[in-house]
Amino acid sequence: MARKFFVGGNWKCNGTSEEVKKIVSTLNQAEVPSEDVVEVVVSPPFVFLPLVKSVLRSDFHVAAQNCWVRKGGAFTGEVSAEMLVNLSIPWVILGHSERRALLNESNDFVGDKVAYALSQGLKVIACVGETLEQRESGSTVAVVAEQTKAIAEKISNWDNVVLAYEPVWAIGTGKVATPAQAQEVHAELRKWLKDNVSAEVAASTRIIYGGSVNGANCKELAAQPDVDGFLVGGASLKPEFIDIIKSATVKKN
Ligand SMILES: O=C(CO)COP(=O)(O)O
Repeated sequence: MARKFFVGGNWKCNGTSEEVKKIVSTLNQAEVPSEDVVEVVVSPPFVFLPLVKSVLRSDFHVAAQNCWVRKGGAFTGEVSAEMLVNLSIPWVILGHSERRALLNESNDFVGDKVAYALSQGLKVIACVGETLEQRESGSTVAVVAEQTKAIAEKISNWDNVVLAYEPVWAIGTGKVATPAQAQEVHAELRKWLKDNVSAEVAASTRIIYGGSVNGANCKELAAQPDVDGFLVGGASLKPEFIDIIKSATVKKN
């Protein structure tokens, strides 16, 4: 199965309703490759999800940035997978390194979240990635494999999963992974899926790169054979997000 290029915009904890409307208006006017070529998903903060969903062009989709690990109930401050489904929010980002690091989300907890979200019918962008210290000590592949394993152990169907490789040292730092660095880890992740899940899942699962992607560096990254798209932070709030979406056409050449 061909892997359709995927571009996600993670807006993180940014924006006012005015700014959100402006970003959406820019996206709505953009000429981008068709849905057959690229799948575009933007992820505003929870409170703006209904607004964005109601005004966003219909060929782009929305994602939440998190959801609760199990069925909703007495969990103050949380948003459940059921609520996202109820509002027809199709996607959720889980396991982002900011949540792993700042909110102590463990590999196990992320695995449980991914499994529960999928069980409710959500599609999941599951994030993995090593810190600078881990990279420098040579444990990058072991770290991302362990993070992926914690997810793989709890799910039986990868159809609705996009795996995002986001090296922590590249997030928000302007220090993008080189195309070779990204390709190397993406290939290792695909091999891990082949050896530990199945050849079919390895061939069909999209592995996207995140960490200081911008309009200038996206094409070279997109040209790597195992880079199936991007999860974009800072640049997804700017018009250059459109250039990143357009980098999908690199795969067609
Ligand atoms: O964390 C990211 C996307 O989830 C990447 O953030 P930046 O693109 O701002 O580095």
